[in-house]
Amino acid sequence: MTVATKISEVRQQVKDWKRNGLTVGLVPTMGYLHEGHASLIKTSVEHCDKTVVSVFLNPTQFAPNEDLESYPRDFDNDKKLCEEMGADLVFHPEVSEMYDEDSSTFVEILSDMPKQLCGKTRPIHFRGVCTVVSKLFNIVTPDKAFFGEKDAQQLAIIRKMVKDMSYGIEIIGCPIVRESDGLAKSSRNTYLSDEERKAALCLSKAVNLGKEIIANGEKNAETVISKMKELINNEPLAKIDYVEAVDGVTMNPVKEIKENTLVAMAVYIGKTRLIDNFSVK
Ligand SMILES: Nc1ncnc2c1ncn2[C@@H]1O[C@H](COP(=O)(O)OP(=O)(O)OP(=O)(O)O)[C@@H](O)[C@H]1O
Ligand SMILES: CC(C)(CO)[C@@H](O)C(=O)[O-]
Ligand code: BAL
Repeated sequence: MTVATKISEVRQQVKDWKRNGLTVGLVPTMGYLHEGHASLIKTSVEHCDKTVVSVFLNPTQFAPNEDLESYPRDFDNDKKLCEEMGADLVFHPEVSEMYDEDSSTFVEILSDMPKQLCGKTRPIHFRGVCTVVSKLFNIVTPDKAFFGEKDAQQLAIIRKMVKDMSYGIEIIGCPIVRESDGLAKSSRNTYLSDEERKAALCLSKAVNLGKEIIANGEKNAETVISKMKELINNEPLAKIDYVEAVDGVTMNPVKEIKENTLVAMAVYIGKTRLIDNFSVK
């Protein structure tokens, strides 16, 4: 496995692979890798001849009040996990390699899509995500790219960007990987104290409750959401950012639960903001 820090190294490697007719998969990450990331890498290794993992803590998707500075980092462990999962290349650039000082071009979806759900409290977030993912697509030119369903709005936005911008890249969504007690794996779980870690279970419990109510035939989105909110509000350390039912493609709010409805939430546990969701099958 090779570690590249320069865009030119990645381009040269990918050129060599493509000359030999090999397909390339890309797994974009912000590092501090866990089993959620491992499942994306494994899926890429299964689908593609060569797998590139990018480890880049992208500053343009963080607002000044967010956790860019404190975001956990452990590149030695990231390298180890990538190697174990069978990745071929890890791209770990400096910020200055990805963004020139005078860099001023952004990729932004102008519909309401990035303004819904997480966009309400993170208004510049998806502009930063689209910009960096677009750059990674231009650098790696993958055949397929792999994203987790945990970040469901991000996945929908990337699909839309790929369609709108005619990127010939197949986007593959990978299921949420959870801890044995149900908590969705996330690099930000490391911020939680023991007490908060227990409290954080209210997210996956709300997911399970929502699924159960819908399986029992409830079609009214407001009814489902209010029961999920009630469960979360029973946890003293939890503060709801949002719990919403939206169309799984457009991210617009829906009143009636149907196939492909996404039920998504963001909840603060103490100072840590966690997300979780499920899609209606
Ligand atoms: N538990 C998980 N299951 C499946 N995919 C995941 C999981 N956690 C992260 N991913 C995916 O891994 C990719 C990189 O995510 P990222 O590096 O932000 O990790 P994270 O653990 O989600 O971090 P954060 O704590 O910032 O949310 C994204 O496509 C994300 O959806
Ligand atoms: C896709 C991504 C790597 C872009 O920085 C990030 O938003 C993430 O980790 O989900
Ligand atoms: N996984 C989403 C990246 C972020 O929260 O910035």
